[in-house]
Amino acid sequence: MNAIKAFHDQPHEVKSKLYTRAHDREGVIYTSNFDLYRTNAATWHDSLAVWLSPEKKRAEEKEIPEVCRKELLAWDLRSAKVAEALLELLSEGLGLGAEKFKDLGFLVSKLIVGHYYPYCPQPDLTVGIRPHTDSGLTVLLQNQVGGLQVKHDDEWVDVEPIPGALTINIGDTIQIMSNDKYVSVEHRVLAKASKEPRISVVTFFDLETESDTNYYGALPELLTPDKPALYRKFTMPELLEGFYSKGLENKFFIQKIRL
Ligand SMILES: O=C(O)CCC(=O)C(=O)O
Ligand SMILES: [Fe+2]
Repeated sequence: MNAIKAFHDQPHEVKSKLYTRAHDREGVIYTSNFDLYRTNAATWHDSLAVWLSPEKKRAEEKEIPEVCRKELLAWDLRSAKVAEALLELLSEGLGLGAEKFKDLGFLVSKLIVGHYYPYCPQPDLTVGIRPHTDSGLTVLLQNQVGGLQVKHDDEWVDVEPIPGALTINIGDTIQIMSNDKYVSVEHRVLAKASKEPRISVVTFFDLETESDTNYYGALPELLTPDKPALYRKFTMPELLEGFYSKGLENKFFIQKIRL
């Protein structure tokens, strides 16, 4: 988190060289409000995003900003171990053996995002990040400032920062494949008038994102005449299309493909 903060603390001219809002995101990207012009309101954070997988999108080591290179690569290995263990447990939890989610490709895409939520003079007029659900499996680390909330029983609940603790988000694809056995978590980050910036380091593990012939859906092993599929099949480009056309929006995709 210190290394990510050090990146964001650099002068604008240094960071702006990496700035883009392009959709075909590869390598290293510095961005703010990737969905500006498509959502109703701008939100209050900047992000450094680094692709680590698949190989085609992976940032070359020398492209990763030096202020956080070593730390980011170390975090990649650590967070991937956590994700692998969790995917095994999630598979076993469905009675499908430990390898199922990994075999389906949940470790194929890997993106680390270092968010920076600066001091906000009027936090009641915006949010840090809009309510949304993630796509695959997310491993998240946050500093002490706070502001992350999850929706529980229709109420927003604070995810209190605990030093050294990781927050894990289940995303929409896991909800769909598990046919609602697992439920993706709606979350948001409030803007804060704290002088200290909020930092979070988020690793997104996901299915391949490019193929429009790979169809995913509720896993057949989980379906019975009493429990038919709750979702139609989908491709990842279809999921991402919604994400890029509408911006972050609550459970948008889940609702769209629900039968
Ligand atoms: O900064 C956070 O804690 C949450 C970030 C987030 O939800 C995301 O990047 O998808
Ligand atoms: Fe998220």
